[in-house]
Amino acid sequence: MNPLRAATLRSLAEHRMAARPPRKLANDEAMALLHELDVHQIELELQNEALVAAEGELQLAAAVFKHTADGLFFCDSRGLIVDVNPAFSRITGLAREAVLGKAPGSLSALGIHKGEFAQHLEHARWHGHWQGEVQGIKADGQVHTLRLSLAVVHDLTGQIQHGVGAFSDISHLSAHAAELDRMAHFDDLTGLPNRRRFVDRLNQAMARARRQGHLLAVCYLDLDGFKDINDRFGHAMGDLALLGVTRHLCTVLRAEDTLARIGGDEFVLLLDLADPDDCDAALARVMASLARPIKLGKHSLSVAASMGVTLFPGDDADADTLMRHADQAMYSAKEQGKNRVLHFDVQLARRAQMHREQQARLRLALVQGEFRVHFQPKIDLGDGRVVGVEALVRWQHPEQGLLPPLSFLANLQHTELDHLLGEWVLTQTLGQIERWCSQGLDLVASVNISPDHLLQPEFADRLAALLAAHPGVRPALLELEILESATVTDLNQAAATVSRCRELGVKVSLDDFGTGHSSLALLRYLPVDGLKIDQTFVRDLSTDRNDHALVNAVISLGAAFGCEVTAEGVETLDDAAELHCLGCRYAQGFGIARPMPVDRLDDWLDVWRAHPAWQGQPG
Ligand SMILES: Nc1nc2c(ncn2[C@@H]2O[C@H](COP(=O)(O)OP(=O)(O)OP(=O)(O)O)[C@@H](O)[C@H]2O)c(=O)[nH]1
Repeated sequence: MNPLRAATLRSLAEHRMAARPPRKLANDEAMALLHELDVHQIELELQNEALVAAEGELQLAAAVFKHTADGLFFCDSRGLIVDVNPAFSRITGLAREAVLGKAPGSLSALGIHKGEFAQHLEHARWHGHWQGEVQGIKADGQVHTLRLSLAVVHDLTGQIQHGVGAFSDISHLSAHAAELDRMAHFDDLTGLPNRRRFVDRLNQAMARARRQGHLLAVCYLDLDGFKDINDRFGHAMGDLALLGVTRHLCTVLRAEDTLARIGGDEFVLLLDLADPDDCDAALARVMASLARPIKLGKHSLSVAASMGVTLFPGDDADADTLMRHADQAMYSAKEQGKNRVLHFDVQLARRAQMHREQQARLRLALVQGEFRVHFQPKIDLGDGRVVGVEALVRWQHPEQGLLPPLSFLANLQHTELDHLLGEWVLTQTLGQIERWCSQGLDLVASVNISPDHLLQPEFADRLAALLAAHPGVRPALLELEILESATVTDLNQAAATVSRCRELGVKVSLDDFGTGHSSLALLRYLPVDGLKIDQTFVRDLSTDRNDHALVNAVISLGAAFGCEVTAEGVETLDDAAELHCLGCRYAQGFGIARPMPVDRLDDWLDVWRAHPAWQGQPG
């Protein structure tokens, strides 16, 4: 017995002795001897109790060793197996005798990859234990997955005393995990990768293509008229047709390409093209593979598809966006008649994106009150009297300053924002007319209305509501100018709306007359009150005979149709005199006044009245 244990035993025995009733002997020496004998006897009792307890523990450990479901193996200090439990043999199929004295790392049942086992063992040496999954081959040749723990026991000097391994078979769990993985990444019917898997592959391919300078074609493919196939032959046959399509598409794939099914009759293809010149030929091969007939029982079926393609890195977007772009191109292919390939137009998309951004900015400008209305006076050429103003919208841009309409109106064409801005200008103008009226100023204010806005079915109703909201305004003080150079797509609708507006008492005139394709048709169909001669004809009136003739003709047309004629872009007194001679009654232009904010108009009116040269042109 080692001295430490002997001392412990002695102190335990002394402790137990102290609890006993004291013995009395006259002789001290005899007393001491008797005490020693008692202590010794107690020590023997204690040792006996410890032995009984240890035996119980050993029996328990042996029972656990024998009956546990986990496989166990014990190694000596050299790492050789000294014992295994029955579960070891049950799981691995290896008899106890066959493995005694062997290194566990040499057993294929505990790991297919021998090097890996050595690494796990090394880890256990340093950290005391290792735990993880290993794949092994059982004695019957079956592959199984084990959850394995390795532990190393050191003695007091740090030397390895023995090693212990425990494992359980989790093959059923990993098979389940593999099945879940398959369901998450592959399409049930065709076994092709699904969208998620495709996006993973696309991301990897994009990184590779960047490194290698390759081109990637992302193709979105939707079968044409597939619903008909289902309807004619039934859903099961439809499934077979999808399998047939998959088979045919697979024939044109190379190892680096990917085909995925991402919806009912929708497939995506990823083609890796080392040489960009191969692209068209590769796409043609895809379409040709689809054209091959598919056998469905006694039927032979041919399918067609519409395909949209985008090319990376020309289309330098992320994987999801690339797929969306290819999808958009596929939709265009459908719209253009199906059974064709269309490429996504990166430039066009960028312009569309810019257009959307500018529209969003303009919408914000409207919400934030960044638009302004300026007014350009219009005079009667007979007496120089100011008879009205044209309301012209400006954008007070926070960074770029005051912007003219040409710089932003094009972005509004055919959008709801165009109608909203048009209505805003109408409201502002009506408010201003109301203020002028209250000051005793009778000015007709004209507002430009885009044909698109005019053709809104509710235009006249909205105008009536606006007029009702400004009861101080005589409707005749409001004039709508319809831009003649823009296309009026529905003349009947336009004529009906113009008539209703005039019934409300509002005037209507045609702006930029003569610049559109259908000036005469408009004049014929639309019951308007006035014509405005476009400034491009007026500008060279004195030098260009053709322009002179045209202006003359428009003035005559106006007279014939009972319309008041206004000349725009009048810059000089001579032009004003000439226009008046030709019978044009009204004029506006820089020669008279530039458009101005309303607070400058009062001053201008004072100055204008003091300007005798324009007061009365020769008639
Ligand atoms: N057999 C079968 N049909 C499916 C499956 N999934 C979706 N579909 C059907 O496939 C059709 C796809 O719809 P669409 O692409 O709009 O039909 P389409 O006739 O091809 O129309 P276009 O694409 O405009 O030519 C629908 O009728 C779906 O019911 C499937 O797994 N098996």
